[in-house]
Amino acid sequence: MAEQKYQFDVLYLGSGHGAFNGAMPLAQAGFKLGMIEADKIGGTCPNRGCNAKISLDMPVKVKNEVDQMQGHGLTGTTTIDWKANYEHEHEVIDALPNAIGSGLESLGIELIHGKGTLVDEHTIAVNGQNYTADKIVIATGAHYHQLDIPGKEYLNNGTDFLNLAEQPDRMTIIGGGYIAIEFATIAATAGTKVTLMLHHEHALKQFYQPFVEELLKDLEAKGVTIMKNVTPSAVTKKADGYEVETDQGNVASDWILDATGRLPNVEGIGLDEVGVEYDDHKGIAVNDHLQTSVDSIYASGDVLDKEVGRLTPTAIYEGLYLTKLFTGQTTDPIDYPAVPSAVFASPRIAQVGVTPDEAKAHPDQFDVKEVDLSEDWFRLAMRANQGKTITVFDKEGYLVGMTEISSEADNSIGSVLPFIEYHIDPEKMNDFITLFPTIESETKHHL
Ligand SMILES: Cc1cc2nc3c(=O)[nH]c(=O)nc-3n(C[C@H](O)[C@H](O)[C@H](O)COP(=O)(O)OP(=O)(O)OC[C@H]3O[C@@H](n4cnc5c(N)ncnc54)[C@H](O)[C@@H]3O)c2cc1C
Ligand SMILES: NC(=O)c1ccc[n+]([C@@H]2O[C@H](COP(=O)([O-])OP(=O)(O)OC[C@H]3O[C@@H](n4cnc5c(N)ncnc54)[C@H](O)[C@@H]3O)[C@@H](O)[C@H]2O)c1
Repeated sequence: MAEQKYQFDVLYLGSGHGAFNGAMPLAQAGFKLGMIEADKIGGTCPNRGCNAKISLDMPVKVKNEVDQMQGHGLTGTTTIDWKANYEHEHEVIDALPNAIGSGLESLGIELIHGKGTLVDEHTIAVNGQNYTADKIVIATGAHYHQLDIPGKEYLNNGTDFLNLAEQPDRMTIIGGGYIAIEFATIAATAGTKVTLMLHHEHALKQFYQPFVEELLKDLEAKGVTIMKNVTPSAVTKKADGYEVETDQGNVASDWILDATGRLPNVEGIGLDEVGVEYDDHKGIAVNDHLQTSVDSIYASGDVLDKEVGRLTPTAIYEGLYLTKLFTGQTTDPIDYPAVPSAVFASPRIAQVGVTPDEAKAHPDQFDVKEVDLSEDWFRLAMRANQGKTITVFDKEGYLVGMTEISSEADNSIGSVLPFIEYHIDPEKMNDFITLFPTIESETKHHL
C-alpha cells in the first residue's frame, strides 16, 4: 500500500459494476478507498439497466411459456398488466442502491456524493472539495446517444422506458440493437402496437444473422411492424400523440424510444486538463493493464475503449483485475475469457466464443454442428421447441463456440462456458454429471 501521502489508496470515479465489485475485495485487503457517485449508487445495471430490464421481462417470459402450453395441459391465456409490472420492477430494484451502498460502507469505503472532475493525476474535485489518492480508477460508464433531429425533445431513452408507468397504445422504437429488440419484445407482448425502425437492413449485427431474422419474424408475429433501411428525420407533436417523419413516410405514435446506442462518459470530467487520452465515441484509451496515458489513472467498465462487449460481466472482470493488480496478485496483462452475450428477447439469442460465421469462413480450422431443437424431447415437454443450436469445434474436437436461438438460449450457453474456458478435453466432458432432465443435460447431450 501507498505511504499516507494521499487521503485514499484508490479513488473510484463512478460506483457501477466497473467500480464496486473490485472495490469490495480491495477494501477487504486493507486498502483505504473512496468512491464518487453523482447519481444512484450501483450505477446503470441495477438502477436503469440489466436488473430493471430483466424484472420487466420476467412476466413477458412467463406469458410466452403459458401461451406455448395452451392446449397442452394449460387453458386460459394471460395478459401483461403494464402498471403492475412497472411496480414489480421497482419493488425489485428500488432497494438496490441502499443495499450496495451499505455493503460498501460496511467495508469502510467512503462514499462521496456529487459529480467528480479530475484536477490532477492524484486529485478529484467534488462540490468544491478536493480528494486525493495514490491511484484513480475512472469508471464513469456511458450515456444514451440522442438523435439530433427536429423534435428530438419528444424522444425518450431507455431509462424513460424503464420508468414508464402507463402503457402507450402505439410505440415507435428507433434502433436495432439490444435495447431496441428487448424493449420491443416487452412492449409488444404487453399489447402495445410497436413500430421498429431499423437504420439498416439488419438488426443486432454482432449476432448470427439467420437467427436474428428468425427473431424479427417472431416480433412480426407479435404484431410489430418492422421498417428497414429507414431514416427518421423529424418528430412533430400532434393533437393525439406524435408523428415520426421518415424517408419512407410518417408514423403516428404515442411514445417514441430513441435506442440508437450509448456513448462513453468522457466529457466534463477533466480528461483533457490532466492529459488522459480518449476518443469521444470509443472511450478512454488504456494499455493492457487498464492503465491510461497518465500512470496513476486507470479505467474500468463501459467508459473503456475495448474490443469486448460493454456488458456488466466485462465491467466486473475489469474491476476485479485492477484489484489483483493493485494488491500485487498479478502483474500480467488483462486476459479476457470467452465473453458470452445474450439478447433477452422471446426467444433469446445467446452466443459465446467462435461464431458460426467465423467458423464457416475457416473450414480448415473449425467444424460446425447445427441441431434443430424441434427434435429435442425436453423442449417438447416445455412446448418450447422452436430453436436451433450451432456448436463450433476446433480440429482436435474441443468446443470453442456456441450460438443458440431458443427460449432458454441464455441458460444453454451459460452451461457450456467452463468447457470452453478450461479447454475441457472432449472425452472429459462426460466426467461432468448433470442434473436430469434439465436444459443443461440436454445441451450437453447435443454437443
Ligand atoms: C437498458 C440497459 C440494459 C442492459 N442490460 C444488460 C444485460 O442484460 N446484461 C449485461 O451484461 N449488460 C447490460 N447492460 C450494460 C450494463 O448495464 C453496463 O455494461 C454496466 O452497467 C457498466 O458498468 P460501469 O460501472 O462501467 O458503468 P455504470 O454502471 O454506468 O456506472 C457508472 C457510474 O458513474 C457515475 N458517474 C459518471 N460520471 C460521473 C462523475 N463525473 N462523477 C461521479 N459519478 C459519475 C454514473 O452516475 C454511474 O452511476 C444494459 C445497459 C442498459 C442501458
Ligand atoms: N442483453 C444485454 O446484454 C444488453 C441489453 C441492453 C443493453 N446492453 C448494452 O448497452 C449498450 C447499448 O445498447 P443499445 O441497444 O442502445 O446499442 P447498440 O449499439 O446495441 O444498438 C444501437 C442501434 O442503433 C442504431 N443506430 C445508430 N445510429 C442510428 C441512427 N442515426 N439512426 C437510426 N438508428 C441508429 C444502430 O444501427 C443499432 O442498431 C450495448 O452496447 C450493450 O452492450 C446490453
